[in-house]
Amino acid sequence: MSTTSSSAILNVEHVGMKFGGLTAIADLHFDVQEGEILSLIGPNGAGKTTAFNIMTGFLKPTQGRVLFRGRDLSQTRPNEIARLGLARTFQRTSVFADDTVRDNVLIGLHRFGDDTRAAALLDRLFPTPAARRAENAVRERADAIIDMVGLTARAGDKAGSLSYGEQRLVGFALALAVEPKMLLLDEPVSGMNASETQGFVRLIRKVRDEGVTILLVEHDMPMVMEVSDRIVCLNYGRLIAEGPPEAIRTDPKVIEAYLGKSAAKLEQREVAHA
Ligand SMILES: Nc1ncnc2c1ncn2[C@@H]1O[C@H](COP(=O)(O)OP(=O)(O)OP(=O)(O)O)[C@@H](O)[C@H]1O
Repeated sequence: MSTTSSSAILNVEHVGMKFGGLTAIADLHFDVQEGEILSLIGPNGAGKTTAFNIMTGFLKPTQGRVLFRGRDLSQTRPNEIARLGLARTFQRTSVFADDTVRDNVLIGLHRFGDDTRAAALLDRLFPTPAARRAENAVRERADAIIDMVGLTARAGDKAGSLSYGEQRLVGFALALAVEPKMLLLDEPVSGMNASETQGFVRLIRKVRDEGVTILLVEHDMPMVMEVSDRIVCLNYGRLIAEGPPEAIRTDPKVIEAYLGKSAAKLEQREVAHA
């Protein structure tokens, strides 16, 4: 059993990861509190992607463990992890380009209801009034998710015809379809333009206000500083700083390790605008 605080939804407990002789992560230890937006940052090669993959159960750590709502992820199969309420997005969009946005989300919703797939097929072949009601409920849910991510006007369009930023929103909608308690986002705004990024910041906040805990790995520093409640900074696989954006922004270890000149520029810009 975990001995950590009861408001933590995810516990990263002394996690280490070695690839042969290379230590990608060393003794990483932090909690994610329920309902917060936490960002994981660090320079290239700091170990963010490795940590992300361990926190989603895609990689088994060579040391330590990750608990999601008290369950050890290395002992839990990926589909079970999704059912426990932990969902992730991928850097590359994984939409079905020839299907409409709505069909992509419907596929996601039906896939999540996997154990009823055989019954669902029979229901579609021989629809009873109850089956029709159930299918309508799924369609309503799909439309609600599409509305949440702001793609209602594109719901009937082929996903492949959407802009890159909009396709990423479809990927986000697919993650929401599993009704997660926690969402891990892998560089969610990479490739988005400034207004898409602002829209995404509002969306993440809205989803969090619905009770979903958010963890993101992201290189876009202004976005990270704006959206995060708390930031964890890695360097050479080790946690070097942890705290609210204002503390991270001015932390000498972070500035030295990662932000460097761009942080100094950021500070200067803010002073200039003050
Ligand atoms: N499968 C692997 N086999 C061997 N070494 C790996 C593997 N995955 C990652 N590494 C190494 O582990 C270290 C951490 O890499 P990781 O990709 O986690 O960093 P990152 O912070 O995500 O970097 P970036 O910001 O460039 O994506 C790097 O030195 C990397 O080369």
